[in-house]
Amino acid sequence: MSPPFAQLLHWQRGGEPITGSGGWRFAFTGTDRLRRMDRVWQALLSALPYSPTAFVSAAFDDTSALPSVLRLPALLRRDQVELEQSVPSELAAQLLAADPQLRLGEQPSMTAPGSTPTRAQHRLLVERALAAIERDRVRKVVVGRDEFVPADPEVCGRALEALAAAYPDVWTFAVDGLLGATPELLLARTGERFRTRVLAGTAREPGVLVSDERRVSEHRLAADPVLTSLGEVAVLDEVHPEPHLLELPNLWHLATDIAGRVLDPAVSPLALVDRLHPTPAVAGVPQQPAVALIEELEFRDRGRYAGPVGWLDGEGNAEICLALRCGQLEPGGVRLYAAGGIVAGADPEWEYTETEAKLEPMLDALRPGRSDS
Ligand SMILES: C=C(O[C@@H]1C=C(C(=O)O)C=C[C@H]1O)C(=O)O
Repeated sequence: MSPPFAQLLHWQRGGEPITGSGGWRFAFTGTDRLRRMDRVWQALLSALPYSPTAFVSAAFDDTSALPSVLRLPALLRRDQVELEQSVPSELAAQLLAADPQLRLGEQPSMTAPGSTPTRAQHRLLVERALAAIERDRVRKVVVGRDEFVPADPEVCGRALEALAAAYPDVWTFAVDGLLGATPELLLARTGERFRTRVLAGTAREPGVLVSDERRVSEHRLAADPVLTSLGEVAVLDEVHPEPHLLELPNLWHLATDIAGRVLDPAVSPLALVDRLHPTPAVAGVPQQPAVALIEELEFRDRGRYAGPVGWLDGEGNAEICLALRCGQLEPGGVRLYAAGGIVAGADPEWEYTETEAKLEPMLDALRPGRSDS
């Protein structure tokens, strides 16, 4: 029998997916959730007699009421090989004793409290973001909205297949009921080498992007802090000074690719993720005031939307993206999220249409044929 959709683990870019089911769920909340997750992961790596693969999905915000999860599936399928993974109960007990806040095994609570903004309310939210920029509180802030789509778990299963087929060049995922197809890579790590991609600047047409000074400078605002932060712990390959255009089936983005080698190989993938998150592409600049403004302006806890999502293995490899173009399974349906970066001069009406475009892949996958009606 297949596992309930909410527990399914799935990661795919083109080709064969990595999938998992059952097993252990370590749940974390709070400011140091990624560091504590890394401690648990390192403890598992040193104690387990095999090289495990785990899935991660972390909350966007330090204050999120919804948990971040590290999932070690009992049944893992990767590279067409099926593996059984287990955690001895004494080891699980030791991990729990070492971190009194750690929760084990609980199905995460799925419903983020808050209300869903209308088009007019979203417009107001963007205007308030612009007012905060005007007062120099932030230079850029990424604000968004949610939309609820009724759907049953069977529809979600088919949606996952539809996303993987329609978006083979991006990362299709399902981790503990968060499902989507994201184009934004936060960290791919193979040994000492890593890669990341910053996306910021969005349009339906490529021409609009390259010629728009505002969007290009918004992109630099997002890419520069990532370069600085990684430059402190890594030797970076040369980065092209101009962003390139990334074409998705329904949108174009400005993109900067960054690659390098960590100076200290002991710096773990989750430590790098913790260093980068939340990036200016999903939070803003400067980081802390932007996050505070998001908490103030948005209508709902983001939960794991715009948080890191991906997998890690015992060889030190990882592929972790930002959970965008996705939705959270809730009772009776899926709550979709989308946001956009606001800088001075942004047009509130366009910002709403940008969120509509970003919601499109999930809406199409959950309601096939919706555009024909
Ligand atoms: C926040 C989202 O997308 C991010 C914001 C972008 C922008 O502001 O142009 C572009 C890509 C992503 O980094 C989202 O898809 O919800």
